[in-house]
Amino acid sequence: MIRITDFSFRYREGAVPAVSGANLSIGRGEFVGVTGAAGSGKSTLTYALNGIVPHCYPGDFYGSVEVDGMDTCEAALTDVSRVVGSVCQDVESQFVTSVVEDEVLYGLENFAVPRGEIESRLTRALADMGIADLRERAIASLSGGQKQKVAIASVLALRPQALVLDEPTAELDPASSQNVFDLLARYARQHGTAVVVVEQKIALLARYADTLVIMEEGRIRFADAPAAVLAHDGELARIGVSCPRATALVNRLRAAGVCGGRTARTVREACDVVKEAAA
Ligand SMILES: Nc1ncnc2c1ncn2[C@@H]1O[C@H](COP(=O)(O)OP(=O)(O)OP(=O)(O)O)[C@@H](O)[C@H]1O
Repeated sequence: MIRITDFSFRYREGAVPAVSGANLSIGRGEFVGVTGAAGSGKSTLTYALNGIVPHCYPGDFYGSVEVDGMDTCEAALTDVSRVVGSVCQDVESQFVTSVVEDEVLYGLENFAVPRGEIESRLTRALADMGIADLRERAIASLSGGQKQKVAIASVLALRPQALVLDEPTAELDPASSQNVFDLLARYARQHGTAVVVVEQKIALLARYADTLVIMEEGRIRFADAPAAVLAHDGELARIGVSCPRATALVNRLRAAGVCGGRTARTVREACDVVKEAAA
């Protein structure tokens, strides 16, 4: 579905490449979390997926990035945006209307979706994000989590093959963050859409992502199942990525020979590992 091959990019004003030698394959329905220290190249990697790099930021682009067979560097940005939906970090800046249903309709009309499909797509996208009841609400009256879901629904109504989100929970409390991830993970599974999320909250990524990508100084340092990546907590700490506390605790117990080989991604998994060790 998504194939990143030997991708490197240096911004025109950049002294060094923002991303170097990245290789990654993402399947349909796969939920991928990308994290890493500030400036490690997370956003640049996602910009290559939605074509912002190199179409909006010129620079030296090497390798290739393909989504659903489309080369995002070669194709026109409008064609890429039909295949890759994007939700930026500041959703307020993404809104172009003031009412929820108008916001979803705006994208559908802009993409010239046939009239007969518009109502069903609108209803479905709102239902998929659990906000059918907000249809007639003014966007300004919504909470941060609700606004985030409106922004995501507006993009999902366009039925992209892949969805890219930059820190969708940055402004949200823990319960709303978890709710947004729940909805995204379910959507990816049900619709076969590849979902790529840049996120600082590693505990959320560990719980929901199929694949966890760790960036270090422009390079993909790890790309594997969360448990496999989190087993390297010492290396992660060195590159500025903190493991969830439950993971760090179990890794320490394992290093001390107290429990066996399994890595815990969540508090519940940590409890299971400790119970097994005590049994
Ligand atoms: N428009 C630009 N022009 C020049 N250099 C840039 C530009 N945008 C980003 N960079 C540089 O590219 C590198 C990677 O930046 P990028 O934003 O991709 O990293 P990031 O991991 O997403 O960072 P953050 O977590 O701070 O958003 C950084 O060194 C950054 O300074």
